[in-house]
Amino acid sequence: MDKQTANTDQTLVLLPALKSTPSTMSASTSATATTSAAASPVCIVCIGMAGSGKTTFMQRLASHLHTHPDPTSATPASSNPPPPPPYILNLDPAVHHVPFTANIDIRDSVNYKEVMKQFNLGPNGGILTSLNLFSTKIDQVIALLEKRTAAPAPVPPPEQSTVEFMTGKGKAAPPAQQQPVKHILVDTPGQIEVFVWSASGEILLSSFASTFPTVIAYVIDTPRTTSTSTFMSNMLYACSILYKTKLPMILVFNKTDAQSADFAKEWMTDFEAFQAALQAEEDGGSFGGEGAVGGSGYMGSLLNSMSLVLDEFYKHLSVVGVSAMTGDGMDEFFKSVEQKKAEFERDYQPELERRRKQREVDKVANRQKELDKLMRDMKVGGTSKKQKGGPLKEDAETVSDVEDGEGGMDIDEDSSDDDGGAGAGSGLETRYQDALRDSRGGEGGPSGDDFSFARYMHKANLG
Ligand SMILES: Nc1nc2c(ncn2[C@@H]2O[C@H](COP(=O)(O)OP(=O)(O)OP(=O)(O)O)[C@@H](O)[C@H]2O)c(=O)[nH]1
Repeated sequence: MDKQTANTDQTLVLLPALKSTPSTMSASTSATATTSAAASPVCIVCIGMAGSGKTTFMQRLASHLHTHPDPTSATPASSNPPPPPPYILNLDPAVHHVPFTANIDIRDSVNYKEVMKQFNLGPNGGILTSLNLFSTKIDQVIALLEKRTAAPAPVPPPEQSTVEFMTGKGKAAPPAQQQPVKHILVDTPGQIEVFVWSASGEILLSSFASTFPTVIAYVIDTPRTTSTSTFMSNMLYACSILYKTKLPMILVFNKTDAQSADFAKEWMTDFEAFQAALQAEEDGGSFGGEGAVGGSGYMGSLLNSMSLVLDEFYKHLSVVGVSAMTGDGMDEFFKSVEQKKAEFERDYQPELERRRKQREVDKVANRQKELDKLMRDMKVGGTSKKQKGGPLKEDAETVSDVEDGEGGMDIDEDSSDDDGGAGAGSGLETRYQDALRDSRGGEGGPSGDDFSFARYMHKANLG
């Protein structure tokens, strides 16, 4: 077995936090598409190389959202009503200290050190396996998120007691309602490839994206990206993440307090500026030894061509310069988030919706297949009459099971005899299918999940 993907005995390493949570996935994920696009919150997933400042940036995002009712405005909250707090997820199992309070922390569910010990893994394998284990609980996480992002049900005013009525005092104030979350912030491990290229990373990201508009914030260490070659490496990395995740992306040039991001913005919009910088570096021998004019040759021309190729890629990105340390550029970042959210709803949502509908169609087709199978088993859907000594005993047992459940249904062997096998069979099948259709549309019908033959027979007035 591949050591890195070992995820067998989960109970050994999963801590109780998520184990005790009831499994509510099937209901929650099916509700996914019903989330109103306009009122939907946005999920911001922070991805970046180790040390780029993701965690500090997350902390800054959280504090900005706590103090700004409109995060796209630089004006802080006047305190009443307070802005809805963000919901924070930490998906880095190896981080020692998280400087913010995470609502869901992978470390509460998976013991990274224990994973490494039990599966005899190194640090990256440990992170990967921890993510694998955590991804098995994503249904519960999404259910929690859906609960926290849903608009609260209206609370009826409390009834006045007789004493309160007589004395005219003591009417309890209605309980303060929790505001629905508008921003979900996700911190990821600095080992980008472990998150972006692993199956679990894909599961986690697609679960978020199929539930909420999801945006990638690719955090870049600006002071370490000032040379054309490191800049290009970073852009290619961002490009690969964009294609892998297929989600809208914001390039966040962090640490602008130490190095302005203007050079990067210029390189991305003005090809000639990048060429000039490249030429200057080549002339300085950056690519081919001390003072070597023209450098080693291929590096310069490769970078040159790459910048032309990436021109198209740059057009699809939002670029912002921020300082997670000072809070500079946060309003600009949230404006970009709103733009990317709109882009998600316009370009990505229809595709997700199409896939959801396809799943629904497949589900109905499967159900129909099951129904046909059932009818064949009962010999009511086919053209053949019951054969003595055939599978009748088996059929009878099936019917008897149904009867047990529904308090005595008389499966109409008589009518089958009266009407002729095929006619009776198709009649029964039609009624059965009608009932199935009714129940899908009707309020009182059983859900698709608790599909039960007995109920439908009962609904079709066969009992
Ligand atoms: N000057 C400056 N330093 C920053 C800024 N943001 C983060 N840092 C510093 O960069 C270093 C790394 O920051 P982290 O937030 O831990 O980076 P990270 O990407 O989460 O790192 P990993 O957890 O290893 O993936 C720390 O020393 C931070 O203080 C910033 O805006 N300006």
